[in-house]
Amino acid sequence: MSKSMPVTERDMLVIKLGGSILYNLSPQFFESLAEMAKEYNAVIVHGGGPEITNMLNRLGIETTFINGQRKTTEQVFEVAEMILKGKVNSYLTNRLNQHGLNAVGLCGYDANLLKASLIDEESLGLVGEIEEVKDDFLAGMISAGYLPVIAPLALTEEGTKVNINADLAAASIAKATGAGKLLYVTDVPGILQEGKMIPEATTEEIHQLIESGVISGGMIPKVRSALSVLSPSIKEVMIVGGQQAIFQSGSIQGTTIIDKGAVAAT
Ligand SMILES: Nc1ncnc2c1ncn2[C@@H]1O[C@H](COP(=O)(O)OP(=O)(O)O)[C@@H](O)[C@H]1O
Ligand SMILES: CC(=O)N[C@@H](CCC(=O)OP(=O)(O)O)C(=O)O
Repeated sequence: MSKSMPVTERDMLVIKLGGSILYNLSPQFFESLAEMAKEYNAVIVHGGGPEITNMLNRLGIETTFINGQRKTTEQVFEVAEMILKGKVNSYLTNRLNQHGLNAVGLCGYDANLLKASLIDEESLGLVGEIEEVKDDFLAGMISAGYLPVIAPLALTEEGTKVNINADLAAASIAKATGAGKLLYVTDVPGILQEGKMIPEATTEEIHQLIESGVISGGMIPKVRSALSVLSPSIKEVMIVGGQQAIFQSGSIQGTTIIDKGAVAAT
């Protein structure tokens, strides 16, 4: 076990755990996360989309997606809140704490952490995009030794509760907290081409991989939000796998998406 680096000297890291992997995260993943938490100030944002769909199906409630966003009626919101805040967030917090991570479960309403605006109520219903993150609250929790674990639910200025796509929530939180890195943890070890993991891809290469159909389905919104967040401050977004150790010999394992322009500008 390596020694911890002082909190004030660590880089900020936002980790998004996808619904595809939440219930299949391996013990090696948690152990490597605990190692990584000694070198970075981490914040976790989680999804839970498949679990929400599952419960909606069980209840006989129709669910549709428009450009990767779930159309969220009041009835759908009720289920999304129950699954994200009630089930997934508490499951994950408990598992993280079993590995000594000092996790605290939160959603965007807690301490007014995430302020959002409705994207398009007519077509999407109660779906928001994040406008403001109370980053000083997160910084306070981290410096007190806690690992914030955030469900992607937020409040509008008027106090309406909204559902947020977790990939986009993680990107907004990474921007607001000045994170140097953003990790998307999913059910594949990285971006795959002909069955092999690509260790690094530039923004141009990502566009080509989408055009050629190598990147498809759920990977598209993930790499799109990766591209939208790359900047001189967030130089790396990584796609990593939750079935394995993601931190080995001091480096993070997976596909790194880099913006050559942003790196050169610093
Ligand atoms: N080139 C690719 N490399 C890896 N995964 C890909 C690729 N293209 C499409 N995918 C799909 O993307 C999925 C991950 O996205 P998604 O299921 O939305 O994850 P999450 O729930 O973790 O956000 C993978 O399981 C895989 O089926
Ligand atoms: C607006 C919207 O689409 N919200 C998502 C929130 C959960 C999520 O994003 O989960 P994954 O990361 O597992 O896909 C949803 O309702 O499914």
